[in-house]
This record gives sequence, structure tokens and C-alpha cells, in this order.
Amino acid sequence: MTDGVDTIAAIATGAGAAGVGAVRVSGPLAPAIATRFLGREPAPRHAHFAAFRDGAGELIDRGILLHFPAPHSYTGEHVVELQGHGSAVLLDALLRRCIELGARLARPGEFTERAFLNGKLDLAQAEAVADLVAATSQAGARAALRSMEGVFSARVDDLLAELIELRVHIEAAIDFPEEEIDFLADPIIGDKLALLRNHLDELLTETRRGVRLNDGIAVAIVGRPNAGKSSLLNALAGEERAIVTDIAGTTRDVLREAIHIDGVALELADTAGLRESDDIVEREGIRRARAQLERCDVALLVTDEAHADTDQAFFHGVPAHAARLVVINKIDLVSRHAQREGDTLWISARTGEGLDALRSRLRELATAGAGEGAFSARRRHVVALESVRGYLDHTADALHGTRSGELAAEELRHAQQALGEITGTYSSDDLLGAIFGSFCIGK
Ligand SMILES: Nc1nc2c(c(=O)[nH]1)N(C=O)[C@@H](CNc1ccc(C(=O)N[C@@H](CCC(=O)O)C(=O)O)cc1)CN2
Ligand SMILES: Nc1nc2c(ncn2[C@@H]2O[C@H](COP(=O)(O)OP(=O)(O)OP(=O)(O)O)[C@@H](O)[C@H]2O)c(=O)[nH]1
Repeated sequence: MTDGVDTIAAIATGAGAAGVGAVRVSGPLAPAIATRFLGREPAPRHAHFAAFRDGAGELIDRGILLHFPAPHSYTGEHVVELQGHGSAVLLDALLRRCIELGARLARPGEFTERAFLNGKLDLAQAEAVADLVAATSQAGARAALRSMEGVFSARVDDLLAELIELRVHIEAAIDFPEEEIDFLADPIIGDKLALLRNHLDELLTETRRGVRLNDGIAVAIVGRPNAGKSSLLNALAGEERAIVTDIAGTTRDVLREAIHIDGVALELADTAGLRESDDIVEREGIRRARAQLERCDVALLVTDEAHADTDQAFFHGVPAHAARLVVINKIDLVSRHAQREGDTLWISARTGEGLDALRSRLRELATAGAGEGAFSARRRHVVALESVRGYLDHTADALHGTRSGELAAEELRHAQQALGEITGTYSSDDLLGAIFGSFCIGK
């Protein structure tokens, strides 16, 4: 399996001083490298206490040596781990010795890429490994772990099986042209397609949630100039991030701030107040604010009592699946406030009143529906599923409109390919390069 493959090595643990650090080696030379360090052949999957020496026989460190013979390792190749003291200097020296002994430096993500190429993980699982390492919230880590365990991939595979079954059915019809029309009119085909589209929509909803768990929900703060949007961002972030003045139109560009509420990640975006403006810079800011709005998960309108109704216009352009939240700010200036229908909160960005309620509402929105089975996902997966949705719409058109089995089968073939790109059944070198290139070194 490893013939003609080179041997890679990298420091697998974080930079900076730590109790223990590890160098990982994978490839055909790994056993020979292990034997040089240990002075004899290592026993499979056995923790050996070893003296790690350089080429001149000088002691680099004393540590633990592990050999995972192929194919029972993380990468599926021979893997050797050298676990030493967690010093960057020692680990560098260990790594250099491995390279002298014939390994080369691993590219970012190359261990996991090999695990993928050797069938240990599919592509969505491999991406989840990186997402798990990068997770900044409990909910995000739990979701990434589920995807790494294959929960998301299994859902994609189920859908794929359903799709293939329908495709086989339709292709069988094409083989009997004289009966094709009757065949395609068979309600079983329409029913199967309808069911497939339902299942796809369910998966799309859960996948969007998976992206939110992974990246944090995108909250776009919108409202008229001077409503207090920047003040609210600062209050939620707990620091002075945005410039606050009483000059309307202060915020020009979109300002993003990642925050956590009880272990849940949110990305807040303070947008330029939306209004007609002759100022080129402000107009560009407003254009960006609108773009932000179009891809948000939660649109948070900051307004006041007097404008709460008319300001609803700011929700224009918010996607249908995004939540809308109305926040009436500056309640420190009014003695009483009216009760309102719907999702409305009263706050003062200045005094902090009402902010706890707002935080818990945002947390609720971020984790809505994220029950036990929730998995993490990436934008790329949502895009793939959306394109599958398009192909299935075309399939329905082909069946009901032109009654062309050929066209329907062709659309299903595209749909199958788009689904396969999620788990990597179909993948280009460019896609793999982009995915694994964004991993950290040693993963
Ligand atoms: N020391 C160490 N800790 C680590 C890793 C590692 O590479 N080294 N991991 C790296 O990310 C994670 C664990 N992931 C791993 C996944 C598979 C195998 C492995 O040996 N798989 C074999 C045997 C399976 C078995 O015995 O059940 C296989 O798949 O055939 C090892 C680690 C986290 N902790
Ligand atoms: N009294 C009171 N004043 C507030 C409150 N929140 C914001 N302000 C004031 O309102 C003014 C505008 O606040 P900003 O946060 O800059 O408003 P903005 O919506 O970001 O404004 P633009 O950047 O122009 O879009 C500032 O003078 C703030 O100090 C509040 O809760 N109470």
C-alpha cells in the first residue's frame, strides 16, 4: 500500500512549552526510523521508553516511542510517534533527526489527507477533524465530534442510496423506449422523487444548523443611524470595538466581532446605518451592510419606541431561514415602554439593562434545534446540497413537463455527483488541496 509513497514527519502538538510534545512520522520508512531511535525493532502498539539521540549519538531527549504498523494507524500507513518533553527546541531537534533519517516535512493536513486517501475517513469526516481541533465552543466541539464519527456522512450516504435507487428506476425506463412514457407516469417514480426532496430539505436544514454550530451564528446588527448599533456591539463584546459617536453615519465598514455566550459562538457584525447617502464611503458601507444581511442567521434590528414599526423595513433582504429580533434601545431615556407583540427585547446599551435577556435569547437562537444528534458542517456542504436541490427540481420538471427520462436521468446523475463531493466519492485535486491546505501542520 505504501510503495512509492514518501515518509512524512511533523510536530503534532501545539507550539509553546508544554508537559509533553510529540513528533509524528507516517510512511514506509517509519519502522526503520523507530528502530534507529530505539536500538531494536519496536513492538506494535507498545509504549517503549526510549533515548532519542541525534546523528552524533548525543541525547536529544528521553521519551515514549510508539509504532502503529500499517494499516492499523491513524493514516493507514506505518506511523511512529516520538513523545518527548514539550519544548519547541527539543521537538525541532527530534523532527530534524527524522528528516536526516529519510522523512520529509509534512504539508498542513497531510496526515489526515493520507487517512482519507487510505479510506480511514471520508472527506466530511476529515473536515470534521480540522473543525474539532479549531472548535472554540463546547457545542461546536460536540457537533464536530459527531461529524468525525460519521453522523453527517451517514445521512449523506442514505440520501445517496435513495437517489441511486430512483436513478436506476428511471434508467430502466429509458431502456424500453416504447414503454417509457407509461413508465415515467408511474406514480411510484413521482412519490420517490417527492420523498427524496423532503429528505434533502431536512438534511439541508440540519446542515445549515451544523454550519452555525461550527462557525457560530452570524448576527447582523441593523438599524437607522445613531440607533446604538455600535454601542450594542461593544456592550456584548465587553470591550470598545466599534467607534461610538453621536454623529449619524459613524460606522462605515462592517465590523465583525466573535463572541461567546455560555460556550456558544456568535459572530456579530455591526453594519453601517442603512439610509440614503451621497457620501461615497458611507454608500459603500451600506452596500456591504446589505450583503452581510443577506447571509446572516439572525438579523438584529436596533431601534427605539418611536421607530420600532417603521424600522421593520430594515429586515428587507433578510433570508427566509434567518431569525428576526427587534431590540428597542435607549430605554434609560424613557420612563415606561409599551408592550409589543412578537420577538421584542428592551435594552439600554448604555446602562446594560436587558442585555442578559438579549444574550440568552441569542444563545437560544444559536442552539435552536441543536439536540443530541446535531452534527457540524461547512458552507461547502450547504452549497453542494443546494445544488442537489436544483438538480432535483429539474428532475421533477423533466418528469412532469417533457416526460423525458433521458433528461431526468441526466439531472439525477448531476445530483449524485454533487452529493458525492461532500463525502469525497468525487473530488478534484483542487478541492482536496483547498481542504487539507487549511489544516494545521501535524494534523
Ligand atoms: N498519541 C496520539 N493521540 C491521538 C492521536 C494520535 O495520532 N496520536 N490522534 C490523531 O488524530 C487522535 C486519535 N485518533 C486516532 C485514530 C485512529 C488511530 C488508530 O490507530 N487506528 C487504527 C486502529 C484502530 C483500533 O485499534 O481500533 C485503525 O484505524 O486501524 C489512532 C489514533 C487523538 N489522539
Ligand atoms: N442614552 C442612551 N444613549 C445611547 C444608548 N446606546 C447608544 N447611545 C448613544 O447614541 C449615539 C449613537 O450610538 P452608536 O452606537 O454610535 O449608534 P450607531 O447605530 O452605531 O450609529 P451609526 O454608526 O451612525 O450607524 C451615541 O451618542 C451613543 O452614546 C443607550 O442605550 N442609551
